[in-house]
Amino acid sequence: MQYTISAPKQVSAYKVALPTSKSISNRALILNALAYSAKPIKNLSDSDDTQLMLKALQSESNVFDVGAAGTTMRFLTAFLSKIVGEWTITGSERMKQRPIKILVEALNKLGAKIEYIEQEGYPPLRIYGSALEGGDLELSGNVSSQYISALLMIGPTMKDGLRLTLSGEIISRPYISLTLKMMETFGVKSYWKGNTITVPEGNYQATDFSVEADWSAASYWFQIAALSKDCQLNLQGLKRYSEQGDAKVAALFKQLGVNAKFSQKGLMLTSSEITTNKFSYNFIEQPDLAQTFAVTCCCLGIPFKFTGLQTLKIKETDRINALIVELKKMGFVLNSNQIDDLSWDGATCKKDEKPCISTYKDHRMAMAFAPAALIIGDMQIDDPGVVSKSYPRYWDHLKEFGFGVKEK
Ligand SMILES: O=C(O)C1=C[C@@H](OP(=O)(O)O)[C@@H](O)[C@H](O)C1
Ligand SMILES: C=C(OP(=O)(O)O)C(=O)O
Repeated sequence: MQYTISAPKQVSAYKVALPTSKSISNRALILNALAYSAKPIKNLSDSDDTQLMLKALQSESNVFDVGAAGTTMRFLTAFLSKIVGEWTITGSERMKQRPIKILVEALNKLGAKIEYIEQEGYPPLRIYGSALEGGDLELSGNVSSQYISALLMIGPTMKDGLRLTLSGEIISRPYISLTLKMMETFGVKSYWKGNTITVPEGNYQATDFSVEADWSAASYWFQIAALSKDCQLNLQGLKRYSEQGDAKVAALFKQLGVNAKFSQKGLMLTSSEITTNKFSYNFIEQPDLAQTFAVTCCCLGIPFKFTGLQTLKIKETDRINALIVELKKMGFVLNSNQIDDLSWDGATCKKDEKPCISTYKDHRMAMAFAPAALIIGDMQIDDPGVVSKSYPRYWDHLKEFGFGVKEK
């Protein structure tokens, strides 16, 4: 299926009921389960990734299919490792290409027994769960922070707690801080000094917990504000001093002509002056924002140089490649070392008459490209249903704002 997206005839004011964060929801569900709490988590995300986590935790089966949900795969692997029983965890074809060896080896060192069912280093996994000893562990911090978060959350349940020493460059650091903060909310305080995180043995406490709105989802509305100039958006449910690393989007979009101001009513976005003629940023702490900024900068005609993209190749798709191929359809020629950077020096090529953007089973490809209709005119988005991974109501919201969103 494809949607044809057309720009709104008239840009107006719109109040956006943002989805809540899947990252926070999935941590809250694991911590709630580890606290043996009967209190439901409030404002859980309606995303596929969270619904899959919820389903797995409520399931009577010992076989779990987590689809394309990275956090669900990684957090559940650690969670199941410490529960006595035999468990099988699998996922989508793409999930079977997303590495998990670092986490599996770490859990095996802590006393778990995890085997690969198909390809070594990748899901699906067979987990023979047992009480884990814990103790000292060294772990690479430069592949996915989700391995670290997964281990930290089960840390207090181990006999000796956990002392994790991270090696290499630490990527996606705010997601680790978010995990530690949420663990503290559930009653266990940890200590992060230098490259070592110490989690004492302890018990999580049942807590009333409500999930805040998703700053990554908000990024698409910053993009819409940047590309549509005079619109007024009111984003609902965001926390001003959020632990979400993607809250950085507000400061970054200031350079691209979006003014963001918190009021009693929500986060108000209005247009302001663009203050840069070249956008340079290291996305090591906000990998999920890279697509939003690549599309926005091209549409605004602002050359860019992004670094810190080394994790993009192992996400829902190879996002570096996907951006290069799809932006070319819109007439923009990008460059990359195919490792960790992406740049645009302003080079253009002939644009497809009505570009049809492939989304590679990646929600962020669909969500970051659709706003481009404001600048390039009618375009198509292939497989638009992918947005349900994090923001199921995305298309409804675009329609309410005024975009044309029609089945081809
Ligand atoms: O812990 C989390 O909730 C996440 C961590 C990040 O992944 P990596 O640590 O693999 O970069 C991010 O890209 C993902 O969307 C969610
Ligand atoms: C990378 C993402 O998700 P995950 O790794 O949890 O599948 C994402 O939502 O952009």
